[in-house]
Amino acid sequence: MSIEEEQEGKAGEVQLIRTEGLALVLDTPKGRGVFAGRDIPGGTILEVCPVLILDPQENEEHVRKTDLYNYTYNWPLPAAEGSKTPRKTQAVVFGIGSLFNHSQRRQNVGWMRDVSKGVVVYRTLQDVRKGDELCISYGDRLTFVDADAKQVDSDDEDDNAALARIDLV
Ligand SMILES: C[S@@+](CC[C@H](N)C(=O)[O-])C[C@H]1O[C@@H](n2cnc3c(N)ncnc32)[C@H](O)[C@@H]1O
Repeated sequence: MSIEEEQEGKAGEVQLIRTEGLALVLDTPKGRGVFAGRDIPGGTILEVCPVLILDPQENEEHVRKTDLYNYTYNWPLPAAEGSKTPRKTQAVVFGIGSLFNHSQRRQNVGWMRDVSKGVVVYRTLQDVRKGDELCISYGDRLTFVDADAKQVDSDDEDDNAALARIDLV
């Protein structure tokens, strides 16, 4: 049985998967972070995480004012009765889904919402080596200073990148 079939499960059920060999490192420059404790092939499901979908008003009035907001994901809601405009709220993701840090250039984990089942599925985008941090992308509107940014400036800029920047001026 393939992992997709396994994940389907019976009607009214979601199979919860967590791959082995993940570690939570407590003191990275980004706070805690999820690391690979073994080599993990690309395409591996790391975890299927159930979510708690927040009431939009509760989210705006309460959660947005707390640190929990830094852990929530955008979540689509169906249009209200009599309207065609889809709505949005935030969802709390249980499990390691809430602990992946952001990396724009070293993103090695992709995530997919399954709205009908109320889960997010995390999968490696490429082969990952033991000791690598597992990172997703939060997009480009960050609410914190990206700890990778300094490192990118100093060690990742090659001649081509420098030339590209000069062209843009
Ligand atoms: C979903 S939490 C990730 C887990 C978090 N590191 C922890 O210890 O609970 C998101 C928070 O992690 C931190 N973070 C994630 N990616 C980061 C990055 N690239 N640079 C700096 N801080 C980051 C920020 O404080 C952000 O608000």
